[in-house]
Order: sequence, then C-alpha cells, then structure tokens
Amino acid sequence: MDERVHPEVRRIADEIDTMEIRGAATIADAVARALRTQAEESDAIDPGAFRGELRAAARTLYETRPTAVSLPNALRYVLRGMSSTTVEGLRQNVVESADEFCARLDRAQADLGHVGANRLRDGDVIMTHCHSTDALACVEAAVEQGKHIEAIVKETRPRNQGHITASELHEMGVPVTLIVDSAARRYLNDVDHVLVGADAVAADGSVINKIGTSGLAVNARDRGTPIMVAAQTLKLHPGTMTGHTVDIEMRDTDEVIDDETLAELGNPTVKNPAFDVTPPRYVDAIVTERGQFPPESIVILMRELFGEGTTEPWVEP
Ligand SMILES: O=P(O)(O)OC[C@H]1O[C@H](OP(=O)(O)O)[C@H](O)[C@@H]1O
Repeated sequence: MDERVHPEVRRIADEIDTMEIRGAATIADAVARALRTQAEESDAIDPGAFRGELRAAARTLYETRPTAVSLPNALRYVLRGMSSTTVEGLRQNVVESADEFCARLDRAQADLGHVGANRLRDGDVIMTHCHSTDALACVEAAVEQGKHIEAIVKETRPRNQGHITASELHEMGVPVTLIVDSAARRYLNDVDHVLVGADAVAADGSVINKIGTSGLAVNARDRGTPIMVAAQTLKLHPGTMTGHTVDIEMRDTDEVIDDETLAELGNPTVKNPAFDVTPPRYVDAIVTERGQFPPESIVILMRELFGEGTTEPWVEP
C-alpha cells in the first residue's frame, strides 16, 4: 500500500471493494469525496508531491472494482481541474472540482428521474433487477407526479440487492411483490416496463449491468415488454469509443456458497460474475439527464461529452 494515501481514502477503497459502498452513482460520489479528503489533508511541500499523492489516491480507488465506469469518470472529473502552480491552489482546485462533481451528480439524477417518469403511466407495473438509484429516481418522480406505480422486484442473487429496492420502493408508497430471480419470466406478462440501471454503457449501446439483466431483457423482448435503462451520462464508457471492452468483475465464490456446503458438494468450481452485457437490440431506451436515447444513438452523446478520447490521470507520467 502506498504510504502517501490517506487512511480515509483507504477506508473508502476497502468499503467499495467489499461492497459496503456500492451502486455506480454512490461509488462515484464516494471517490470524489475521497479525493477531496486527500487534497484537504495533504501536507505535500511542493506541487509535484501533491500531484503524486492525488495520483496515488486515485490509483488506490481505481483498483477496487473494474466494471462501473462511473468510478474512473469521477476520478477524471476531479483531477482534470488541477491547473494551479502552487500546493494551496491545487488543493483548492480539487476541493472545488469534487464539490462541483457531487452537486452535478445529484442534479443529473433528479433530471434523469423526470425524463424516466415521463415513460411511466398511471397504473403501470414495473419489474426491477438489483438496486439502482438512477432507476428509482424515475419511479420517485413518477410517484411525485401523482402516478400509481406497482413493482415486481427480483431479489437478485447472490447479494440480494433487490431487498434494498423493495424497501426503498415501500418507503415511496409503491406496492411491492418480491420474487426469486428464476420467476421473472412467469411474471413478465403482468409488467408494463422492465426498469434497470447500468454500471456502464458502451459506444454501441450495449448495457453492462448486474448479472441477470441480459436474460431478463431477452425474456422481456420475447414477451413484448419494453426495457428501459436509467443511466446518467456518468455511466457512458469513453474507452469503448476507441475499441476497448468493458472488464466484467468476477467476485468471490463465498458470495454464492459457504465453504462447508461447497465441500459437501464435492468442491465444484463456482463462478460469480457480477455483471453481464445486454446487446442494444434488447433495450428500448436509455434514459439520461440529457433526455432519452435509443441505444444505437448513444455514441453521438458520447462524442459530444468526451471528444474522441480521455486521459488516465491515475497513471504515473
Ligand atoms: O448508479 P446506480 O443507478 O445506483 O446503480 C447502478 C448499478 O450498480 C449496481 O451494481 P453493484 O450493486 O454496485 O454491483 C447495479 O448493477 C445497478 O444497476
């Protein structure tokens, strides 16, 4: 571990790794705040040392989870503001960029919620997968507009983030039916929209989200149920414009089965991918704070936002 990295940054990195801090937008908010702390608490004596510290902190955060692109996008946003030639000026740059980033994140989610709410009609039933603050922002805005929405919530093995979704929907006054993941197809006939979030959206409009999303989308398409992805522009993956693919995180097997039960089964190999890729043809709309897009046209927005490339400010020059 790099000694220059502040203990608070390490704590946040650990909590992202163990998923106490999870969800693409929440992770982005946490890493921006972590860089802010690193800058505020830095006792670097010259600008070079300060930049090196921030780079080391960013690298520690970057290496926690590989799939949610909101994480590197947040690091880029905060670090690109470092333009001063003095330590005090650089500190100020980072604090201001981090605050601006967190405020934009909140605003983007609220704006996205209003766009998504327009797709929902009074009396609609949605089906959710995992827990997405972007997706729930759409439901919250629809409820605030006075629409009655009901939800069928998939539990989302192995970590059961569906329980968080069920509880938050209940707090909004949305009646919830909780189902096991394998019951999704059975209930799709009762559903007006599948509504999910995203950890990353690729330039071709593919949606990278919690494992099980692609199977749900294929089944929904088969039943004619529209699939709506709520993803603020922070989830757009700039690297996919230049041919990079999105790395799918493989997590520990103990999330799936405990060691004792595994031994009783003769120690089969266990695979635990956290995410999968839903091709654009199974997605009806990607809802962002900039409006809704058919997945095939999302690259136009990406070019506008990122140009043709991005930097990796956590890499040593
Ligand atoms: O940014 P928001 O919409 O909150 O979440 C986006 C996505 O993050 C989650 O991943 P994980 O639970 O961190 O593995 C889910 O896949 C969810 O759809």
